Amino acid sequence: MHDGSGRVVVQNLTKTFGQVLAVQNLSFTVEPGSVTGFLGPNGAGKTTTLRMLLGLVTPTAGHATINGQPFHHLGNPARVVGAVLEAQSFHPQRSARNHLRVYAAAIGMPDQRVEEVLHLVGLRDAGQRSVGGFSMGMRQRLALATALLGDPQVLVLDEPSNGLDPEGIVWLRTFLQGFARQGRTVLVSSHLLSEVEQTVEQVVILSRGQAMYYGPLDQLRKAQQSRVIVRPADAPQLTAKLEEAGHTNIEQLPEGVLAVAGVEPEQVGDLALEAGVAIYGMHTQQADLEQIFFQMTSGQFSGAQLNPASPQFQQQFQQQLHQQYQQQQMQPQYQQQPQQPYQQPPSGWPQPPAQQPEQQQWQRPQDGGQQ
Ligand SMILES: Nc1ncnc2c1ncn2[C@@H]1O[C@H](COP(=O)(O)OP(=O)(O)OP(=O)(O)O)[C@@H](O)[C@H]1O
Repeated sequence: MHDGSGRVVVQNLTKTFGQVLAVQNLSFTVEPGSVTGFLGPNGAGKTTTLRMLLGLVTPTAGHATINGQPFHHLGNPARVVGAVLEAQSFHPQRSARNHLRVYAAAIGMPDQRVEEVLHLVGLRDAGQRSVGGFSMGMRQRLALATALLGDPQVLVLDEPSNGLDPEGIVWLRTFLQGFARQGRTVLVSSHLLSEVEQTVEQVVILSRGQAMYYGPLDQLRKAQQSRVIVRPADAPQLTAKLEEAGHTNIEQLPEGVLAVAGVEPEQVGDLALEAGVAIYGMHTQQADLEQIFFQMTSGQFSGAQLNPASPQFQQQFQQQLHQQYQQQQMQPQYQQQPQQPYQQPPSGWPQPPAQQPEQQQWQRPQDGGQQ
């Protein structure tokens, strides 16, 4: 029997499809009581991992358990875990209520539970309507209602925000947080951190089948950092003045530009004035959470799991900022008027990595894919 803990454990999970290494030695634990985001760009291996967790795909190596048991050993799994993996197909002529009644009967739940879940997902008034006329968002709600029929302890949702309007997204967020606050477990995948940023407390960030980060979202937030980019008339003189004032985290950028970390722009301005050094331009360069996410999932860290507080992460992060600055310098828009004081370089951070060629070509088989 399962241990009733509500814990989801993924241990050394690996899945290959022919030559494609979809998931590589992946390990993480999802605890009850909070919403965990399972994040990664398209093709990172999220769906494959969730399908292995739910017993739909056989792992090449490793294992995944819910309540201490593999999915197949859960007894009546719908009473333990509710899952929505992709936009589900519903019989178009059947009403939402009848659809739910069929599933409720299959897992031994009374019709009363159907009314409860219709209410929970906000579909009570639409219960009599044929599903064929449902919007994408209503179908998502119905899929969620189906997953909730067994009053499960664990919810696993693959990209549940797809098709939801902004109001639906806020509703889903409130629902999932409330569900987790009851001491239940929620694992929700997304390829956009911004989409789930306000919903999740823990994150597992996946890139090319490997965990890049696994822990509290707050810890990632703390890794946000800014630095002052300044273009002085005399870089060595300003550097000396800054160092004298204890600001030693200074990087020399091309064309006499300095990047100074751990300092406010006002301090740089005051010190420049004291040193008698003219300033031709200054701005603050800041990384937000989404940029950190893009950086982690761009594949450049060759799969190492990095702690944002670690020196390697910080070092690579600084390199990224440096490269970004150089790219900005090369944009004609900025080069045309480089001497104007306080001109902001064009904003624009590294964009999400382009899809890998094999991901663009590959179409998920409807049925009978290589498993
Ligand atoms: N049945 C399959 N047969 C062959 N390759 C597969 C199969 N399922 C997944 N893959 C490959 O495994 C890799 C991971 O795919 P997966 O669908 O798990 O990623 P994902 O993170 O869920 O992406 P998305 O956000 O696009 O759904 C991809 O390279 C994909 O092409």
